[in-house]
Amino acid sequence: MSNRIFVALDTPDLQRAKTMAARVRNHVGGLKLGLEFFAANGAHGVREMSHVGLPIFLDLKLHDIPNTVAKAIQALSGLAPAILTVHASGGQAMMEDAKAAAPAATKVVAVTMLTSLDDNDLAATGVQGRAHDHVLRLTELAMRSGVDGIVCSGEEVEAAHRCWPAGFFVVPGVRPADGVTGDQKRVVTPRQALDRGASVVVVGRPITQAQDPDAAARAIVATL
Ligand SMILES: O=c1ccn([C@@H]2O[C@H](COP(=O)(O)O)[C@@H](O)[C@H]2O)c(=O)[nH]1
Repeated sequence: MSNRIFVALDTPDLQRAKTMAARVRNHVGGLKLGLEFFAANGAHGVREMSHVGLPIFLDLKLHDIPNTVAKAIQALSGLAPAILTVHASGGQAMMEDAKAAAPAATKVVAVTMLTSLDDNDLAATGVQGRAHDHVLRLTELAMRSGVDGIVCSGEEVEAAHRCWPAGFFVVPGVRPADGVTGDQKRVVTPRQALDRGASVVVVGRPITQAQDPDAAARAIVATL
């Protein structure tokens, strides 16, 4: 994949997602569809977006008992997403069953610790220690379970890549140098994420909320 930016089309509005995809399709390498889009448009919406002709990243962050996650992935398999997410904190058995249930061409990647959380948020959930260490623990668990890679922030991707050289690393929570961070707490620039070992970076609002989304996407590509 020459362009390693996936644009996050976080909207419930299928027509808006199609229009945005058409505007930026020449400046990004794939489309990320998440919970907001899927809750509103379901499998039909994903099929519609696949007509754009770019790889689809289905970011549903599945997290349940192994049997339920595996059955959900089987139900989604007709959509043949290029990338599908589960939560690493669902445990090794859940990740093993998720990978076994997914089509061979789908990369199953495990979310370690959401980029909207920091050390304090982690402590509030009862987990002692730094986000960095928590991400690395979950990276090792994901590697042992046989999934294809992980989702982490640009602050951990270099260390995660060192511990799993063959892994596939998705980095969201990226912002251009002058970008608004909003609810994201562990943030780097797209360039930093790729330099540190990201396989793909996810960019949502810096493109989709820009006055001129194609110019915003082009400007990000120019920094890479
Ligand atoms: O840890 C995570 C996992 C997933 N995401 C998703 O990425 C995009 C980021 O959108 P921005 O507008 O660029 O902040 C969004 O769809 C999240 O659900 C994440 O941010 N962090």
